[in-house]
Amino acid sequence: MAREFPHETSADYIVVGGGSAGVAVARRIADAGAEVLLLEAGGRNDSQLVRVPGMVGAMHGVGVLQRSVTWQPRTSPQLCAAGRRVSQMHGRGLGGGSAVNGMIWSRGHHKNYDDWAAAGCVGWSHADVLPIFKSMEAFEDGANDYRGGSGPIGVTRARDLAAVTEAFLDTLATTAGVAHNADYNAAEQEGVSVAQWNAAGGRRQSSAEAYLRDAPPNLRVRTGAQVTRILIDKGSAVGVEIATKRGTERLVAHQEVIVTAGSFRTAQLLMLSGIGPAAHLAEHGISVLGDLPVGEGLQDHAVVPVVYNVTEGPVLGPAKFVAAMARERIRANSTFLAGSYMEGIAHIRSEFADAVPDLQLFATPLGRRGADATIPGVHPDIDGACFTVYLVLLYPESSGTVRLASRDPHVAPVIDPRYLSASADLDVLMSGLEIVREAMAHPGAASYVRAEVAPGRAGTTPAAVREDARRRISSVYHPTGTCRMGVDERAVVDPELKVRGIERLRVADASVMPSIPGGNTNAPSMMIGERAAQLVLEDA
Ligand SMILES: Cc1cc2nc3c(=O)[nH]c(=O)nc-3n(C[C@H](O)[C@H](O)[C@H](O)COP(=O)(O)OP(=O)(O)OC[C@H]3O[C@@H](n4cnc5c(N)ncnc54)[C@H](O)[C@@H]3O)c2cc1C
Repeated sequence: MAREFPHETSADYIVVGGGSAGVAVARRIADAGAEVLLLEAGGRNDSQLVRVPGMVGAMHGVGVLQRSVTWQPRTSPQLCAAGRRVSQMHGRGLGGGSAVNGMIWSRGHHKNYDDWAAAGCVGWSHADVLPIFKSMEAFEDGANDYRGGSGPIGVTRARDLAAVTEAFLDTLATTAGVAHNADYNAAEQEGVSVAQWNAAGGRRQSSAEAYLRDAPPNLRVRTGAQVTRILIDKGSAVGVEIATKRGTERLVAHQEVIVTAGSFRTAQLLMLSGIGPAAHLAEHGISVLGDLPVGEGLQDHAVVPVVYNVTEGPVLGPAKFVAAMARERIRANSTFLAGSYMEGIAHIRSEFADAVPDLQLFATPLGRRGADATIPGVHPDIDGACFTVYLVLLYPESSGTVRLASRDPHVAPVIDPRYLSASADLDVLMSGLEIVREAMAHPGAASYVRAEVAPGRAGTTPAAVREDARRRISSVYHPTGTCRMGVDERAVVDPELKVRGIERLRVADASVMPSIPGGNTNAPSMMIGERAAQLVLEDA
């Protein structure tokens, strides 16, 4: 792991936020010889909680553990989701989201990147980003036209799937009329597949694990350093202000400031620094240095879990967990602690889809009895072995905003994804629910089912099922698009990731995505970090 430099006050490049993208961009610039200072508000994240993949269950099942590694904001009341305030937790500490996420390794659909390029983002087509994705990974099958075999991030497939997961994948292939797909990150995304994880050798392959392990000494890391403002002089970024336990400091960037604080915090930080919608900044008494639509265009993937009580499967009490932990210490990769709990994955088309799958399903044989059915994987009627299909809407028409709640950088921004505000989104999810129910009713899977828990009794009529979805919908934590890349007047950054109208300032994280990818967002965020480093070095 890169060493800590608690007194470092300047560098050629300052990278703000040590998450999925930030660590990648910092490492690649440092590899080229420049002095890089990586600032992270959270901690070093080098505990077993983060590093052992299967601890993800404990991390998100025990509030105090979850709070130790995540920021915990909620959305504003979601008018089309029963007025609820939905969790928008995101990673805090080195690795960011990649240190706390479900480790599903997914690039999205090729078309997503071709759409970015078609919208004017030269250099971001699938053909452009494919070599980057390949260079990032060491896939268990080795290299081929689509996959990398020797990159820093180990990628493996789930193994020893639960019988009910296998049965569901088989019946889904039959009833939905899709093929078994050995690699959804290769030529074709559509089909039913075994999930791929960025977990290998008994270690979560977070960006920190992958890129900071053997970092050169010119990459300096300061954790516990929250950037409160970007310092801008005469239209040019010259450094940042940070808050640490010791107080406030000003740090100098000789070349550039690169902001990688994630879709919520990057938007917040830009606005606190005077870059954002002029009228909104004025409401908070912030002088406007760049009138740009920062915080608009927030898109996220909403999820409705479909939950079953089943006849068999793992029920992981504390004793089993501790025993597995002990075995894991002796032989990495030997138990369920070596990987994520999401085993099966499917990319399918609803009745409304055109060229590409518009639904993603994750299948897991784990769930937890608990009062709050709005937390994915939790339901009061879970009883013993259970099986959950997470039904994810890949291309939401609904989009929302991130706004300042206060000019105090320690107050979370107001997050309003406006889930289900476009009624077409619920139509797609309902179509997906029918597909899941049909697969689970097929004899191959039905023999495992004791009862449908959710929607279950809440969903006996179509209207009731829609209402149940509004009451349970939550997030798979894929916020994107709040500092959108583009070439139009509404873009915040240009295709070189430079903030329009401000010199020496780039944004390079999930916030720049011109549209949300049809997959999970960790690998695309890391790719953006890698691409950002290429762009920075081309300019150096
Ligand atoms: C619970 C959860 C499960 C998920 N599951 C998956 C999955 O299975 N597969 C997948 O592909 N994606 C998943 N995701 C999404 C994925 O992890 C994110 O899309 C990705 O990590 C975003 O990367 P980023 O670089 O944009 O931001 P982040 O990784 O969030 O990094 C931002 C970093 O900046 C730091 N920071 C913020 N503000 C400041 C500041 N002012 N000063 C200094 N530092 C700051 C943060 O602490 C954080 O470390 C999940 C996310 C979560 C939260």
